Amino acid sequence: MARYPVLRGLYELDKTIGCGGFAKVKLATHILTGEKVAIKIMDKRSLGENLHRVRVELDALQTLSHHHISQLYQVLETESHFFLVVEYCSGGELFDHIVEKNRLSEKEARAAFRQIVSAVAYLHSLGFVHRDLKPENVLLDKDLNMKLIDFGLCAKPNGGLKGFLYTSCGSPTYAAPELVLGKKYLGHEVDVWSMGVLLYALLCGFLPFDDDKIDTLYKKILDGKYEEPSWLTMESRRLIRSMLQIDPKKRIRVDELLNHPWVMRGFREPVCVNNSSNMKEYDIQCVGLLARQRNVSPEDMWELLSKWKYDYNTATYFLMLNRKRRGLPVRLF
Ligand SMILES: CN(C)C[C@H]1CC[C@H](N2C(=O)N(C)Cc3cnc4ccc(-c5cc(Cl)c(O)c(Cl)c5)nc4c32)CC1
Repeated sequence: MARYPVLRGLYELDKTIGCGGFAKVKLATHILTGEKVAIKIMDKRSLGENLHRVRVELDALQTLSHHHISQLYQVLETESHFFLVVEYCSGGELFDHIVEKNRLSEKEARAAFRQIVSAVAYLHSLGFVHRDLKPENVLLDKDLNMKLIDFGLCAKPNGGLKGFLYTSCGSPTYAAPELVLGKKYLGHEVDVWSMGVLLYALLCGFLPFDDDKIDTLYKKILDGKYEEPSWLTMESRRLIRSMLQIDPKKRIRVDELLNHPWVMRGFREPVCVNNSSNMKEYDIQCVGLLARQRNVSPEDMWELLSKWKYDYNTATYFLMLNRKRRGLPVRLF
């Protein structure tokens, strides 16, 4: 694995855990902490016009810090490659989780859906829209927490959430009618539609709109008609209908989802938006440990760290904080 000299001494590369589009994702170990990470490797030569998507994803990931979003630890760039070191999700894809269980109970679906709504609401609160929400882009960590990934298609419409978007993108199966029609659309409204498709998949185990032929699929989406299996409760049907509204103006908004009766059932609190995991705070133990490792004073270490350059120091600090929050001993090798 010495193919990437820039990683030598920092990460030990393991197997490839997935490929997609213009990226390869490899499992790796962060040497100083021994923690597992995922490294998304992109060959600049094969990026072509996707290069701007890498910038978009980088801009998003460097701003985002949330318990249900795969955390960015480090960015490395050589003349031929980009490397994004991100939080590893050992529980695999939500999609596979649904398939193996056939479908989730309303209780399980609610727990998963609340975490996804929390991540999307947080994303929107910072002016981002994901635009490619689908079960394949929701992974699980070892504690079966949801982790949103792949911000290559996300957008930060100028003029914030009022700003219209025009690029038709994302996977057709989860695409909202207005996106399919190629009309101008509001990003957060298409994210709500995709979350509706996701919730349907969680509760039913199959997709509301599906067809091998793309134009038949589009017709089904524009028609907005889908099957409501007998096991769906009336409340589930109502929520899904409010999300899969063809007219984006009639579609439920994310802030209405946060305390929707179906989302609240069995919970005392609405979905919290800013459960940002706030990794960028001072932790005396971690700063001290890293300072000793680097043979500098804690003050100088914090001076360095708080520039959040997403270099090896940032990665080490975030991973130490991660371990501490999981109640594990914080140590450096
Ligand atoms: C189908 N996609 C276009 C790519 C696919 C690549 C493998 C990946 N994966 C998997 O498919 N497992 C099954 C294992 C796995 C484990 N941990 C991961 C942690 C992070 C990511 C990740 C992937 C991408 Cl493309 C990102 O932009 C970010 Cl921010 C994060 N992918 C992971 C990942 C899922 C997506």
